[in-house]
Amino acid sequence: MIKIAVTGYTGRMGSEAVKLVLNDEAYELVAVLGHSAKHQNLNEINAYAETDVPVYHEIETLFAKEQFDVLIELTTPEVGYKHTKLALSHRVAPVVGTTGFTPAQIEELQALALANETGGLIAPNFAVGAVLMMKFAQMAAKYFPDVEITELHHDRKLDAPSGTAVKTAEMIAEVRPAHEQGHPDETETMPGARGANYEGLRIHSVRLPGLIAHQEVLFGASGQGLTIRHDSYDRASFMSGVKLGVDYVTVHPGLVYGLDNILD
Ligand SMILES: NC(=O)C1=CN([C@@H]2O[C@H](COP(=O)(O)OP(=O)(O)OC[C@H]3O[C@@H](n4cnc5c(N)ncnc54)[C@H](OP(=O)(O)O)[C@@H]3O)[C@@H](O)[C@H]2O)C=CC1
Ligand SMILES: O=C(O)C1=N[C@H](C(=O)O)C[C@H](O)C1
Repeated sequence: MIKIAVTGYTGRMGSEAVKLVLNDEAYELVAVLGHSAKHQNLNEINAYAETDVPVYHEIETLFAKEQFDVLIELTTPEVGYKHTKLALSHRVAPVVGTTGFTPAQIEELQALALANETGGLIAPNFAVGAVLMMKFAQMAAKYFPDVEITELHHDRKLDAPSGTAVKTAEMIAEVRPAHEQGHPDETETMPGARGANYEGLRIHSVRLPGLIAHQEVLFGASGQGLTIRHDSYDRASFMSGVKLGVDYVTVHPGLVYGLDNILD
């Protein structure tokens, strides 16, 4: 039995993660962490779940009072970083979906995991299809070095570009020599028109109500183009990746960045 705590349990992702844990016989939901005091028990958000799992509002109290193996972290960049650090220092393996960590923060957390001989996963996207999109994009970039990313999300999202877009750009940069794209003399007559610049690769962020999580990686070459697209229509699409992560971190020490590293 893997003992699990979930942060951000009232959120769009956290509430799905709670359902995953409650419905898996190999898992025990030990506690959840909320933010505002607006929700006092799990039954309010999971009416079907007759459970008396304790709700904490302070992460320090959660670690002081409960023993568990895995922390599923789904909050906001700043808070998520603090929670992940605390988990590792308590030798609890974090499975982090929260996006917006800086490369320096990820490196620091990886060093902490090694020092504490603890497992962990930071996965900017838990959807297996999104991981395939990233891998296919990396394969294509070897032959099509001119590429732009358009990520499209719901308008409640806090970070831009998305963690998925950043990870895709990082994976592409492993095979694509850094270079600026577009006309050398191009100018933006409106700031931001050409998007964010990652080693010359441009990333465009769309935020609209009605969207969930979508990304297109567009490649262009003389006389041809290639588009690789992934769509999450429902947050259930992320849960098989969360499960893979939980099962992985409990038996593998070291903090892994990217679900691609643990898929066959
Ligand atoms: N890796 C992946 O596959 C995916 C990752 N994400 C990422 O997951 C994160 C959460 O996304 P989403 O569920 O849509 O966001 P929501 O806004 O729906 O949920 C955020 C949760 O964090 C809680 N929270 C906010 N501030 C604090 C705080 N100071 N202390 C403790 N808890 C806090 C909120 O509590 P309250 O309701 O009380 O304010 C809420 O439960 C984001 O970083 C997002 O980018 C999202 C989808 C997929
Ligand atoms: O905030 C979201 O919704 C999502 N966030 C992740 C990201 O930033 O890439 C994963 C997915 O795209 C949904």
